Amino acid sequence: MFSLTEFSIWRAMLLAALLSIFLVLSRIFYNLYLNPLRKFPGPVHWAASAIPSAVSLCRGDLVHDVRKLHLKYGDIVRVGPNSLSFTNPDALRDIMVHRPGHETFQKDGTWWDVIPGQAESVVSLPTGRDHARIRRALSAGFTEKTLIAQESMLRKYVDLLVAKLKDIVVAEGKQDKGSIVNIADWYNYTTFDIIGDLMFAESFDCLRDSQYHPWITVIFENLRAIAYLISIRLMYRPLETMLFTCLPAKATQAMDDHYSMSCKKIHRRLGLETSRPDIMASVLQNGGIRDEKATMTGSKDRNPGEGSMTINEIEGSFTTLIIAGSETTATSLIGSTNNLVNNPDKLKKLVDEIRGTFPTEKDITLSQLKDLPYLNAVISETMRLCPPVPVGLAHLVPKGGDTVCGHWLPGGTHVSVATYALHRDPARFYESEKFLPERWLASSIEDSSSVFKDDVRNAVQAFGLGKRQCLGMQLAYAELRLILARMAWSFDMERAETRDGLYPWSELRTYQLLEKRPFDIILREPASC
Ligand code: HEM
Repeated sequence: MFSLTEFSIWRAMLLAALLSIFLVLSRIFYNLYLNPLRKFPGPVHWAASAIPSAVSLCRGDLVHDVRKLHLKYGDIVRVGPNSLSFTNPDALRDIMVHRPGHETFQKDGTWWDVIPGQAESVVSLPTGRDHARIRRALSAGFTEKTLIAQESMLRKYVDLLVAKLKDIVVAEGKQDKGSIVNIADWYNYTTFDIIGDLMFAESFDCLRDSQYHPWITVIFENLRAIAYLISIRLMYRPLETMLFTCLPAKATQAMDDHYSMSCKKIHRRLGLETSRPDIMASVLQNGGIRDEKATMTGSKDRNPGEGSMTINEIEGSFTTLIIAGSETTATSLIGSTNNLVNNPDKLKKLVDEIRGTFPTEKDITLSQLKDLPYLNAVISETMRLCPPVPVGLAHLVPKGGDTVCGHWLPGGTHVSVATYALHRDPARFYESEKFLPERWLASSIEDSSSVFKDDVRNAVQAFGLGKRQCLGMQLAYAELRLILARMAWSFDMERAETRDGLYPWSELRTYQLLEKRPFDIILREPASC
């Protein structure tokens, strides 16, 4: 027999369950039939709730799913109750570049807000005075002049990469057959070592030890963990703090470990007396470290120490930059090598250009690489087909509403340009799935009868645009040019017929960034070396 109290509890629980079901159903009804975004095309279940996009992100499929939706529904797709995805290049300017008379579209906190327990960074801060101050503090680390000063450091790591790979090729003694090398690892070692040196004055020594630093494994876990966090935010932001504690322990541990290891290195670097031209030096010379309270107390007090950063901001920004500055460049290197070994005619053109320009390896300099047409075309085509940040960079329509591609949208609408889908859009690029560096050559651009005449090249913006454009773009280009040129000069490369010799880009999992897997290629020393 139920007592009266038990009966009341059951009744209250039943009522709560019915109420929840009613609220969820009425939300779905609103999303489908009353929401101002209802006129935009897209799958019904994606419009009804954020769960499909959150699940797709957790599975690492979001980029590919959104592309399929654009191919089916066109340039604008409703990918969530309050979210639109665009593949019209005009949306790039409307969303990411400041339009006179319009308010700034802020980055969408669902994707970019700081991870609980960590500090704000150059990537997470909203566009405004604090963000501009931090950008200024960091920017001296990325100027043309600094890059020239950093060239010898970059060369040191690329020399080591080439030497290590040559050791493998020679040690295996299979000059005819060549040696099979997992080049994905080697590219990752190189870009992590470089970023370690540039940020902390200490390499991770991956190249030296021919293996990943344990921290890097943590970083890979961290990427997936961030995707889970974003999924929670996509579904129901108010539950973020509560659900964050329910994430698998491995995931939250990865975030904590990455942050605390990074902070330790930051403080070690801050304690060094050195005149090296690295990113920390840029911060220290641009006003030094700012009193924590200067940012914490209201906007009136924010001017003192203009151009400097607080310790918290340094910790937040440098922690983010380890990933932003290494994973991305490694992805581009894998993408270009993958495309080259699968298109031997293009690889030959690159090799001919590099070996024809530089009599010896030592002659290869950044200033000359900048002007090599085919090398730069290979890099541009890689940025198009394999953008290292393939997800749409989500922003919010400002309060009061605004237009995107001529459509008026209510304030708070989540809007993004689907980078991967736009870059491969058959309506915007000739043979959009094919690796054709020729589309970037001056001869194709100037020739009005070229098959590439209708290509919308300025739709390729792998580094973003406007006030948030990638700060490390020139550094990334320098690394890419130097590493690709040295690989083409030093080795004959070929596709490996192994399981990991295939690297189907359209099947790779993507969270905010691409999840890498092993990638085998065959390396041989060229006959003339
Ligand atoms: C191929 C390599 C790279 C690609 C494709 C890339 C791409 C991007 C993209 C798409 C953004 C976001 C832009 C936005 O929010 O609108 C970004 C931001 C950023 N990247 Fe890169 N990146 C690369 C390499 C690097 C490197 C090597 C560094 C530095 C070591 C770096 C530092 C940054 C910073 C500091 C930001 C934040 C800018 C801001 O919000 O003001 N990136 N990058």
